Order: sequence, then C-alpha cells, then structure tokens
Amino acid sequence: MEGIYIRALSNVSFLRTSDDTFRKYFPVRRSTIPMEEQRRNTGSLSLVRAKQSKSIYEAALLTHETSDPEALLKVKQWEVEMYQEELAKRDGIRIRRRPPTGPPSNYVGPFEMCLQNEGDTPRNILEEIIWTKHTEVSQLKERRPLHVLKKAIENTPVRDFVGALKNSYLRTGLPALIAEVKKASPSRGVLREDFDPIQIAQAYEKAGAACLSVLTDKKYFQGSFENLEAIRNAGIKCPLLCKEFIVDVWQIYYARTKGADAVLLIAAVLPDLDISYMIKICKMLGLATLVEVHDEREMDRVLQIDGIELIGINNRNLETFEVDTSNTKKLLEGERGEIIRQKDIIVVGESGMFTPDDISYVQATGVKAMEYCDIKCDCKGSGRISSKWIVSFQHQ
Ligand SMILES: O=C(O)c1ccccc1NCC(=O)[C@H](O)[C@H](O)COP(=O)(O)O
Repeated sequence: MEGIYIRALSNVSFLRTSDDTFRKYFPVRRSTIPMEEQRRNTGSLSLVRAKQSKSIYEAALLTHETSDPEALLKVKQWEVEMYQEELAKRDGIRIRRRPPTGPPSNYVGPFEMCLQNEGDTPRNILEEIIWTKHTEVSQLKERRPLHVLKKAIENTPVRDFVGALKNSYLRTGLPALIAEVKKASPSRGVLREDFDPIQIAQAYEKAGAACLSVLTDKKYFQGSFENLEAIRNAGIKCPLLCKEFIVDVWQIYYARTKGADAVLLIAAVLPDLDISYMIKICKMLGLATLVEVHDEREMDRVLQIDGIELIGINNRNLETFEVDTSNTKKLLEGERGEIIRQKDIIVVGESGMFTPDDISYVQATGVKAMEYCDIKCDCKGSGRISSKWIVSFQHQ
C-alpha cells in the first residue's frame, strides 16, 4: 500500500472516523499492540483516548514521508481540534463540537469493539446544530478560502452595533430592541410562511428597532447569508447581527463579507480561549460580539474574559425549550451584576419576552437591550409591527 503510515506506537492505533481529512493524508495501519496491553499501560479507555489524541499527530509528524505543505497544514488543523476538545472539557463545556467516533470502518483494529459509536447521538438540539455546522463549515471553507474572504472585505464599512444600542437606550429609557429576522426555529417551528426578509427588516426599522438580528442558519432556522446580504444592500440603516452558530474563525470573516456588523459567540459551545481569540479577530474586523450565556457558570467564565462589551442572557432551556425570564434576574444578582456595571457591559435579554410586563421585568434586573422576534410582523400595509407594545415602544 502506498502513502504515509502511522507506525504502531504503544499508544497509537485509532483514528476518528469523522476525520476524513486526516485519513486522506495519513492512511492507518493497525496497531500491533493488543488491547489488553494498552489498557494496562494507561489504566482506562478514556485515558487511552486522551493520550492518542496528541500522539497520533506526533506520530504522524515523526513518521510521515511527505513534504506536502497542505498535508502538514491539515495535520496541524487536526491537532488544534483535538486540543479544542481538551480545552472545552476544562471549561466545563458539555456541547461536543463533533460526534465522538470509533475507528474507520475499513480498519480492523483492537479499538473498534469498545469505542465505536460511543455517544454518537447529540445530547440536545444545540449539540445537534453544532455537529451539523462543523460539517457545513468544513465544506464551505474549501470553496471560499480565507484569503479570498480577506480580500473581499478590504475597505468595506461596518456600523456601530454597540453604539446603536447605547443611543437607543439613552434616548428611550427602554431596552434597545434587537429585532430578529427569523423564519423558523426548532422551538417555535415555522413562524411565517410568506417570509420576506427585506420587508420584515424595513418594518422593524420603522417600528424603532435599534439593530436587527438576522438568522443565517439554513437547516434549523430556514435563514441564509443571502438574507443577510440582501438586507444589508436594501438601504437598512440598523446595524446587523449575524445570528449564526460560530465554531470557526472563518465564519466571522464570512459574516463580515455578507454585511454583518456583529456576530454571536455562544459560551455553551466555545471555550474561553476561543472566545478571547474570536473577540480579538472581531475587533480587528470592526465587528461587535454578543457573547451568549445560559447559566451562572457560563456567566462567570465570560466575566473574566477581556474585551466583552455585550452579554446576552438566554432564558431558554435548550434541553426542554422552556423559557424562564427569572434566569436573567438570577444571573444579574449580586456580585455578577456589580462586575457588569463596573465593566460597562450591556446585557441583552434573549428569549421569552413577549409582553410589556416581560420587558419591565427584565429591565428591572439591569437589561439594557433585548432580542425580539414578532411572529405577526405585519409589513404589508402600514409598515408597522402588529404587537401593540412594540408600536408603543416606537412612540416612547
Ligand atoms: O429558539 C430555538 O429554538 C433555539 C434552539 C436551539 C438553539 C438556539 C435557539 N434559539 C436561538 C435564539 O437565540 C432565539 O432565536 C432567540 O433567543 C429568540 O428566541 P424567541 O424570542 O423565544 O423566539
């Protein structure tokens, strides 16, 4: 057999099936070390796995017979992904970036019996979305490399997302509205069949929205980057948040090429190191970041990261889809609220705010902006949004 081989090292014998890239460049020969011996050396299967992560790459570099820079870059990427998993564990992140998989199907090795299919079902909807996103992004990246995106955004302007929220809050004394352009969601199904993103965006702007949030995920929210781009090119003045599930810096550049002024970073998905790094990239590109948290643990992690300007508190439990606005209150009480005030961070309320009472409730907890999607957004006639409280919001 031709190609590059990973030789049988004591702790190298298995590759994740999902990692097609790695296998493409490094076809694997089976380990000659019996399973029992590996168990004895390492003490447990998870340890076996952890040790393998690093050493497969090291072995690859030690034993490869190529000078192909592309192959080496792919190995490097693979290594970064493995470290991401370790970092995520350290930060207490339960969402896995991709399914844990067993050995390749054509590989007859000692590991297949015990590691294959271990936990290959997503634990919740967010994990499922992230797994899908991981595959989508790997394919998109191949078609539009980063250097092409960088070229496309040279000298293109961005709008001040944070400034727009602050101004609106100061002007109205009410939480600034980030109005969602969203056709569907896993929790609410299809919100509007005759969905016209530009008309909806215009209606929101007329009704007094400070910023817009445009869903770009296709599979779960029926959104698209085309919608984002179309809204940007339709003369809308409100700054735009690209509402996407970001797992890779490439997506940030892509969002910027499509007209985003801000992006969402989800703490339940991204380790602290990724969040810090992505915030820096965003600053460099002129983009704002909305960092979303669900619970105290995520809030505490995010509060020790430098450069955070906006924190979104999501009141939706992604396991049950239930919303509970008291989550916002809980996360803003005591010392956490104090740190947020000291750092002048704007808190954005997300999910579960449907009535004026909901707004008053979250505002009293310290929220200065909120995300809202009006399912009955009536933009055919008056260009006003049907929910009475939003219309009254416009006239405050
Ligand atoms: O809303 C969902 O069903 C959902 C499921 C999985 C991941 C994220 C999800 N929502 C993303 C959002 O941020 C919501 O669009 C946003 O919180 C507004 O929610 P709502 O006003 O309750 O529609």
